[in-house]
Amino acid sequence: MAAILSVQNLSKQYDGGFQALKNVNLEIDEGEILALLGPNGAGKTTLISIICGLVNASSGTAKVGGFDVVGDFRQARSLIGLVPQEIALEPFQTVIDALRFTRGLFGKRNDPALLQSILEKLSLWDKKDAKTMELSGGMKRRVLIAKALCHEPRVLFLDEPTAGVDVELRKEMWDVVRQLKQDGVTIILTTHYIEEAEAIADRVGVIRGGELLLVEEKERLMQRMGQRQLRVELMQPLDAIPEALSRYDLEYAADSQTLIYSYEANGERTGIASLFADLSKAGIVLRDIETKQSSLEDIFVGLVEDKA
Ligand SMILES: Nc1ncnc2c1ncn2[C@@H]1O[C@H](COP(=O)(O)OP(=O)(O)OP(=O)(O)O)[C@@H](O)[C@H]1O
Repeated sequence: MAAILSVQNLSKQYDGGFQALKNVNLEIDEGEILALLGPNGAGKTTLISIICGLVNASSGTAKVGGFDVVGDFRQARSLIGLVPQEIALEPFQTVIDALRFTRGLFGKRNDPALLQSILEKLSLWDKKDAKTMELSGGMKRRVLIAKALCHEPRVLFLDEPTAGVDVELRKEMWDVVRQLKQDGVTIILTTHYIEEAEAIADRVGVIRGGELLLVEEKERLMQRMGQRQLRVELMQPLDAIPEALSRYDLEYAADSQTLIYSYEANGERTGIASLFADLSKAGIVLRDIETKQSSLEDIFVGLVEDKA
């Protein structure tokens, strides 16, 4: 599949001297959903802002659909929809006027049928004549998405689309994003919510201190870095982990009388069988067992801490 977005050796030093991006390289295929994860101040918004032409890079290039975001700004920008972090709408403007106006800004002719289909997709058609100030927070966010789509972009940036949004609304937003992907839109979203990346992303990029630490398919990342945990609840509390079990590097959670054994999820030998045999030899009686796959959150926290 062809790359719709290509970022090469991109760096940004702000005027005060702060280095917000360090030599970022990134290729995004048409039709995929990439989630950019990173702590506050990691450089996510800076990266998006450079691609959208709102901030100048100090060095490096970014191309959208083959157009350079500086040299061919108009062509590149016309392929991009941007949903900003902050809700910024004209309070007295109606929803449909907001869309018509935005489409006009991109030099596109009014297209009532297209605007209707966008509003229908976002469940906003019945609100088309409402003033934006009359809408709920969730509806306002959907208007921002509608506005970003009304010049028919091929790449959509969503900067923290669900920040401060309740769980139900967040899931509704995920459905919208999935639907957009089905329509062929490439989506890059930034998020602090790891479960958001887990739920909807095809690939995950982790950014920290201006560096893109990795970009990888979500499934592969979880498989490659994922660990499983075996949690063994004991009948009797332990004073200490017996010497005979020292090779397993077990943790002991005294409050729940649980021994915790971590192993490679995709390793050939997990060591579980010999652990059970050695537990039995040591006279330790089990009450219950449970296994748990590490989540994207565990992986992310591990990655960000490793590089700290
Ligand atoms: N105009 C600016 N001038 C100087 N420094 C800036 C400017 N804009 C951003 N920064 C700094 O660059 C760093 C990266 O900011 P950026 O907004 O890109 O991070 P982010 O990953 O989007 O963070 P958040 O998750 O909090 O939105 C931060 O330390 C920020 O203070």
